[in-house]
Amino acid sequence: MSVLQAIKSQNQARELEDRRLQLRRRNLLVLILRHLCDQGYVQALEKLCTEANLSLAKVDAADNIDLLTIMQEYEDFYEFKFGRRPKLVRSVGAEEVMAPSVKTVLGQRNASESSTRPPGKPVSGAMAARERREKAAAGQLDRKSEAAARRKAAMDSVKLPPEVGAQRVAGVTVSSEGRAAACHDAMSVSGRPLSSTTASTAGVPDGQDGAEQAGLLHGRLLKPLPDLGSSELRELGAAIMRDIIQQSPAVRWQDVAGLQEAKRLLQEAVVLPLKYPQLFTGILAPWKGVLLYGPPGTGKTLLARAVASECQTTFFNISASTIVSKYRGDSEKLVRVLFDLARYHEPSTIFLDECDAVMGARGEGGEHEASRRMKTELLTQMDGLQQSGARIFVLAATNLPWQLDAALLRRLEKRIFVPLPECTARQQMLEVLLGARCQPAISLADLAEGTAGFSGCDVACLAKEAAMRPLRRLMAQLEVVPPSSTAEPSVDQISQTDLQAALEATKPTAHVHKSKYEQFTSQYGQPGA
Ligand SMILES: Nc1ncnc2c1ncn2[C@@H]1O[C@H](COP(=O)(O)OP(=O)(O)OP(=O)(O)O)[C@@H](O)[C@H]1O
Repeated sequence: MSVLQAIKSQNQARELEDRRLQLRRRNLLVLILRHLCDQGYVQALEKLCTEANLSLAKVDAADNIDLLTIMQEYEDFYEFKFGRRPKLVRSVGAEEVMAPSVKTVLGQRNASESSTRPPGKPVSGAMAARERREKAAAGQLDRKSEAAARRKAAMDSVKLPPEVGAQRVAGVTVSSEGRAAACHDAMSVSGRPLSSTTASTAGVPDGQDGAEQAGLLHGRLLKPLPDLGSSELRELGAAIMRDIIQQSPAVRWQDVAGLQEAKRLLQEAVVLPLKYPQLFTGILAPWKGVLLYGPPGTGKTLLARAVASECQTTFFNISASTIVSKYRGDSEKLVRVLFDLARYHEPSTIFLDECDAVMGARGEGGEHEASRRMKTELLTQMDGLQQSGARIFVLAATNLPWQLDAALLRRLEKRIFVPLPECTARQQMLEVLLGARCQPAISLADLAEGTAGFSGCDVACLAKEAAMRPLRRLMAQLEVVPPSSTAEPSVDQISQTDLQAALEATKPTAHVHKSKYEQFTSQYGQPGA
């Protein structure tokens, strides 16, 4: 073969390879569009259509193909070949997030291009890919920058022309208009199948990456906002979606000092029925509503956060202000949408913090009609939970349980008193907060004994005050030290005098209403110490 012919056939091979690459990228985008549509991510779908200049009305995935099937087949193939499930995603450090890496790659590429490419000539995705392959072959790119460059190339490919044709291309075919439109219809709250994978149902791959993968699955993969009917309800739904805790709050049971009985009861009421549903049937059907009550700052919210971390349910963190202030006239609708969304995202936990603010006794003090309607709606919705098998659990918290509407109390079947911490719990908190900062000879047991009547929050304030004192001394020193001094500033350890002074400066805040709590507990409650 002549030299010219060789060059020509090399060129043709390269062009063919570039065309295949472009097609593969386009097909991938179409499969992503189809996936977004099937899963109901309407906003993302619209944005990607615009950005990639593609439309499912013109080109769609072939009937027998979708991303989930491809993933599954790849996993099966990988397992068959290598004897273990593939690792598909990894956690990403803060410094590695998408935006900066894209910027960096852009910067690097622009710099390298400017030396080899005529000014003003745009780079094609294929050229960039070729350059990358060449560099990678020459060992110039390490694994990370290659991954970052791949992400950048993916961004480049978004600009590809649609190249819509009537012919079938691998996995992608021209669609009927109806299929794209159908996805919108499929999204009613009641009608939509619960198809998206949730953190709690996704399997964790075996092998040494299992722990990392489990960590990645910790955040909950939320389904998109369903079609709630009107734009007004959609707005309310969007407001509630903002109150869903998506990342696990990472509070473990052992982070809550003391309160063994409260923890046991909550595990029994919420965590175990979700883990072992087959055991909690009939007379053992799980509680639908639990009330945590007790003095302020004793760890009720902390317990709720531990439940959220432990259960992996969709956790609606609803405070009184969410329901009342923003939507005064709409609170009743908001409550309905809240329970609709909880059903849609089940298993769900609805945490109503400061529930006395929204569920005080009805008809007292010239109550507004809208507030009455909202309370009635909440009660109706909770009744619905008792009757349905929906895996929705209402966790309410209050400092003033005696002010709650009697009908709500009845629906919150389990009422757990969260008392002031005992001496051992106070000591445990002090050890965690101050242990490493105190002089070695100091006994925190003595300090714990001196804090009788403190709530957990008071103990935290005391610890902060004690820790501040050495810092204040250091600040005072820094003010007088001349700038030329080479002495290394350091914070002293906390002394007994610091602890004593902090104790004197911190007053307990939670000792009020002691007799009322006792009375309420003897009438309705269950001690949770
Ligand atoms: N049992 C506990 N163990 C560890 N920390 C606690 C405990 N109780 C309270 N705290 C500390 O006090 C802070 C406030 O607690 P939390 O918000 O849970 O109290 P609360 O009972 O919900 O108060 P309120 O009724 O006023 O809303 C917590 O962030 C934590 O630092």
